Amino acid sequence: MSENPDLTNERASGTFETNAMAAVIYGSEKFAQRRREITEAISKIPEFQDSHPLVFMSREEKISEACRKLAVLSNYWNSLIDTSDEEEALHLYREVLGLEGHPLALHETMFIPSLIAQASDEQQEKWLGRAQRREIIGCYAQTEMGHGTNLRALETTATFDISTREFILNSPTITSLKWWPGALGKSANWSIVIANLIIKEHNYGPHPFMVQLRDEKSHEPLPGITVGDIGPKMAFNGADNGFLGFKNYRIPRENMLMRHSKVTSDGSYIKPPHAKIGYSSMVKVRSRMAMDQGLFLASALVIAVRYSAVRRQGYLEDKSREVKVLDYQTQQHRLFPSIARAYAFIFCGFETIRLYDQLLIDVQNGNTSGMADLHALTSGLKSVVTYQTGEGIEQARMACGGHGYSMASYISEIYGVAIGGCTYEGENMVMLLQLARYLVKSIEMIQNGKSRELGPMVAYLAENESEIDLNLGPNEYLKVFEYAARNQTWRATEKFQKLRNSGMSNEEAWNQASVELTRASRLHTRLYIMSTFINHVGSIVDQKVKGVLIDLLNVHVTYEVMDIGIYVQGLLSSNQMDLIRNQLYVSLETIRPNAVSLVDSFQISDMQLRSVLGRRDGNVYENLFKWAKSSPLNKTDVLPSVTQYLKPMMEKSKL
Ligand SMILES: CCCCCCCCCC/C=C\CCCCCC(=O)SCCNC(=O)CCNC(=O)[C@H](O)C(C)(C)COP(=O)(O)OP(=O)(O)OC[C@H]1O[C@@H](n2cnc3c(N)ncnc32)[C@H](O)[C@@H]1OP(=O)(O)O
Ligand SMILES: Cc1cc2nc3c(=O)[nH]c(=O)nc-3n(C[C@H](O)[C@H](O)[C@H](O)COP(=O)(O)OP(=O)(O)OC[C@H]3O[C@@H](n4cnc5c(N)ncnc54)[C@H](O)[C@@H]3O)c2cc1C
Repeated sequence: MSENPDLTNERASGTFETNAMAAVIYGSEKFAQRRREITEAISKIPEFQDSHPLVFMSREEKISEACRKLAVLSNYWNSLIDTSDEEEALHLYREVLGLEGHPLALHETMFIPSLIAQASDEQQEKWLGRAQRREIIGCYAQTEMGHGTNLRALETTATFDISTREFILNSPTITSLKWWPGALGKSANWSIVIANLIIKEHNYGPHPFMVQLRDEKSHEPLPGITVGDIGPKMAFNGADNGFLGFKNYRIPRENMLMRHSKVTSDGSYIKPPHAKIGYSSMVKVRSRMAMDQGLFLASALVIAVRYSAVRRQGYLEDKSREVKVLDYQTQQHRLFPSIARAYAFIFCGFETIRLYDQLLIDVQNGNTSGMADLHALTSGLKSVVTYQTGEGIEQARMACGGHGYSMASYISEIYGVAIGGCTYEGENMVMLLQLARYLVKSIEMIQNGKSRELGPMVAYLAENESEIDLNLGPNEYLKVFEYAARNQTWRATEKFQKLRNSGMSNEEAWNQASVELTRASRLHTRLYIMSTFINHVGSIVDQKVKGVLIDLLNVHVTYEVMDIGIYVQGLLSSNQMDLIRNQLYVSLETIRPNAVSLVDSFQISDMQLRSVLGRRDGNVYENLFKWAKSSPLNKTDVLPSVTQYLKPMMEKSKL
């Protein structure tokens, strides 16, 4: 069937090449090209197609479908991608497995990275190759039923038995059961388990251990292990998040991951070079989250923007033809700032992935000095991007009206998966407070006359306000944001200090200042996102692409400043606020002809989108009807439940 002419016209009005834009989004022409090649190759392999729409499947069917595809994938793996390229691998996973989770998701995202970062060379020799070849399937078991955030209160124990040189793992209480780890329930046969290291009754706190859970031949749980699935979730139902308990389960001493901390055979403990080095797998995932969330947001926007360009409802001036809903200013205001955020998140994502890779090298070389900075940055970023992504996806759903609420849009699934990120890898408020610790320390350095020692990301906290001339462009908006973040950080810190100086304990003063502190963290992070966006656009060579991204940046800076209006009242007059508001409306109009091309540029395939509304060809209505007819409820005209309950009820009522 040919493309919907409304979309053809939209594409014709674009002022740039979507391939050129994709090269900017994905960091290089080479990778953008590789993505297209992988997508093209996959589309030719029929076994990769869903056997029927995932949204009509039960959990058991979804998991089985994911396993089926993984088995097929293992036959093609080496021919489809450069297996040493993580981004290619991720693209392949996204295309084939989608976003609902699968048995290898945690194997790839946490199990292998933990082995790389935490296992000694000998341990890597033993397990890393096996994991990379997928001879074993691993997961990352840290969270317990009773504790996820406060890692110091985890209850699982690994007690060193000097006589046998083994660790004995135990789950002493119900609340100590590991609870949530992805792929733990039914798929993984090995796990990195985080347990308290106990030697001669001294608790050295949480450490990582490599633990076999199931027999490698029968896949039956090993004696001493209780393991299973935790049940259905809001989303991610293609994944078997699990529970795990230990009863006097023994593992060799060599199974404690000993790249950094060590236990010798006589039970001596060797400290790591940094107390939090064992948390690196979490930092790794957090450093990926801006990118992943940017892509979730992008997916919802591809659907909403394409659909808005084919959905006609109501009239503007021309009463002879209904208007595309994308032409309403309210629709543009609902969608375009989120397009800008999706671009900004992806740009930040590339930056934090690069920073993590560098940190990994530094730490392997004994330099841990960058850990605190990256922890602070990724803590704030994961919190802000997950929250704003959730907001943006929900707006995209509403922008699709009634059909947005149907699973045919697939937006609800994207939403459910994306907002999981507000919780996993550290609950958002908790992570904002981690960043706040860093910001408060920075203010204390300024107060102690050590401004020169501040890192580049917080140097603005020591600066004075300057005059703002909004006509000068994005960098002036950055100054507005700096003002807001600086003011809020100082205010929150001073509140905390005042409470503490009044005699309150440090903890209680912190608690009573914590809402204000989280606000400071959000503003600081949004400033970082904006400045990364500005720097990125500044470096683009293709002038057509650059021109459109400057337009998109204008949407971003004006929208973001309007959104934090309350924090800039002392800086901007009401006339200046009006000016910004009007600039935003003008920016929405400017970007309108490029809206479809901007979302096309994400190059997210129909196979991955799984959305009837977001189809690239825009043929929504006929496919919506086809999709509804394929609902299992429509297999028969009269359901057994009608025959069994409703008919007798109606007949009884007639009497
Ligand atoms: C390649 C192909 C891949 C294919 C896959 C594709 C599919 C992808 C789909 C994947 C989908 C989903 C994945 C889902 C994964 C989810 C996995 C998880 O959720 S794992 C569990 C995560 N859990 C957490 O994040 C727990 C959160 N809690 C914490 O991180 C910590 O407890 C805490 C930071 C809140 C506090 O730690 P605590 O030990 O109590 O700290 P203290 O108070 O003692 O000290 C604070 C001090 O330490 C510094 N700190 C803390 N963390 C770090 C760190 N990581 N690095 C450096 N420094 C750290 C902190 O800044 C403080 O410093 P001060 O100087 O004292 O201020
Ligand atoms: C989809 C998904 C996948 C997951 N995958 C894994 C996995 O593979 N492996 C794994 O180990 N775990 C996994 N988890 C668990 C996840 O990491 C934890 O749920 C998460 O870290 C939050 O911890 P919690 O559940 O203990 O929340 P809680 O800490 O109980 O949070 C409840 C509330 O208390 C607040 N709160 C808690 N502490 C503080 C504080 N100090 N200050 C202020 N407020 C506070 C929080 O902000 C929140 O509002 C997964 C979770 C989900 C949802």
